[in-house]
Amino acid sequence: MSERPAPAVRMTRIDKRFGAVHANREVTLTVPAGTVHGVVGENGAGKSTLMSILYGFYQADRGEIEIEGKPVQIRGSNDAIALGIGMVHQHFMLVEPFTALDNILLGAEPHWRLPSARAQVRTRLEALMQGSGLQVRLELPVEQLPVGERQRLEILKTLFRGARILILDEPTAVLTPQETEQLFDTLRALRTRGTTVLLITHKLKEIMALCDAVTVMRAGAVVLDCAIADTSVDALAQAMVGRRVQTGRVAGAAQAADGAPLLDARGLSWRDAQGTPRLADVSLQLRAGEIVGIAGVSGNGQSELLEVLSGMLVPQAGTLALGSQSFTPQHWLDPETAREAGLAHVPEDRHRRGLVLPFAAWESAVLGYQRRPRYNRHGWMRHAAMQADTAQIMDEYDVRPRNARLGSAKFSGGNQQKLVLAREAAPKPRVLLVGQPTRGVDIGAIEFIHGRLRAMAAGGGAVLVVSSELDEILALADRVLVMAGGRIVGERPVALCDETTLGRLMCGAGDEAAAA
Ligand SMILES: Nc1ncnc2c1ncn2[C@@H]1O[C@H](COP(=O)(O)OP(=O)(O)OP(=O)(O)O)[C@@H](O)[C@H]1O
Repeated sequence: MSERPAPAVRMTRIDKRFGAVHANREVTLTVPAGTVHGVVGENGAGKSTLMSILYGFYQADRGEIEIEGKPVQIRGSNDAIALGIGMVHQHFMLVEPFTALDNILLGAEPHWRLPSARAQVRTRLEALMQGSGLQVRLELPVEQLPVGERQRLEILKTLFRGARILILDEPTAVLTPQETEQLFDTLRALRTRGTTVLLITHKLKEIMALCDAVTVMRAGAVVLDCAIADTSVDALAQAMVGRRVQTGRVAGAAQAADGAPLLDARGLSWRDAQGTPRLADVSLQLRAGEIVGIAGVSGNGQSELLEVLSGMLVPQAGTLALGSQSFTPQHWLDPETAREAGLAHVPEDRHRRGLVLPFAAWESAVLGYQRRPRYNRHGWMRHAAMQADTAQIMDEYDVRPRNARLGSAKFSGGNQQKLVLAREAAPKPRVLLVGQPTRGVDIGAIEFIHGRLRAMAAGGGAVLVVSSELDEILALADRVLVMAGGRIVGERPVALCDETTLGRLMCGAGDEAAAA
């Protein structure tokens, strides 16, 4: 009788604490070689911690790890790489001004960095790209590569270093639907060649489409471990959150857009420093009581639109009316004026724009509001009031752990998102602009955040949501605008939208319904 091959990864009774937080509780995980294994769980459930232990970034307090049948000690990423483990983090670890090729060579064995070895390296990389579908333009600086290509570069880098076990932490959070499909094809090709993939994601449909098996974590512990054939999206959601979760649109008619206009933008145009038009003649109205969704492949002007409307960028042309105030490019609003006029903004990049990572949570939680009389008396900051309010919004928005003094960087991604949303939504603005409201957020928290946005509209506010997730737009919006090439190329009530039509518009196909 032939022996069963050893699993690629076996983690046994892994335990890890960060101070009072018990991030991993006796976690056991077995992943057969040549399979794709999903790891899911609520924000803060301990998924990234577990994978960081496997990659040597953290040391477990207790527990054992076996790689391909051999007990190992992984004391750092060099140990992990030597064992054939590669990791692609949620936030890429690339040096942006360097070329893709130099990024691959950075930190690689010295002989690969010799000028004479470059040609050899290129030949090896070409072969790897061919075999895996990971096409990357090696001579371009990383800052010129779109997000999907940067991610391919990160994967290519791990394969170049001999990774047989690949850990991907929320790889599709920043990808367009097309890029996601491409990534999945690559992962399937790698699996066929014997690579083992560990995939952390909040998108349960992706788990069902790609994985062979899945482990569900809750509060640091494993609550379910099963083959994909034996589960469903609903069963996974329930295991993650411990209750049934509403995943689609909440029943009820979309709001008719007949409230008073709260925001009226006309003919907005903005060119970047190189003179490239990023927004071209964009007009839109937000009425009291409605949620307007902007669909589009990212990079088509959606981010610039949010930044212009929130006063972070000044357009070269156009006007904006916000309640009774009007703005022109000569006198554009700034973020502080915007807040005073009742407009709040949840930026899409929580690390660069939403939080100051080295700040404590309570400092991040008052950013932009620190000059309010409640927080500032005669120039003295009132830390006690700031901390008390932060504790309250953390409670209300279920930000975990409830520790206002913890550094902003030490919260899990989804909890950071809830903190930024809480800060902007708590003062009850009349207009809320939200970029990627639930990026990296778990399914229970998505339900909660969507509920908050709906309540805001139902209370007479207006919400503008930019999301690269069509599911999210269709679940939330009353009216949908589609952006392509810096313009609004289509508009319709959500009842007349489906993924195919929106997808066509997003790719720049004309709006047949509007033309008819
Ligand atoms: N360096 C750290 N210091 C203190 N606490 C930490 C640290 N890293 C993680 N934690 C805490 O450990 C817990 C697990 O976090 P982890 O990042 O593993 O969760 P996750 O399941 O990956 O969440 P998400 O889906 O939001 O990314 C959280 O409560 C988090 O705040």
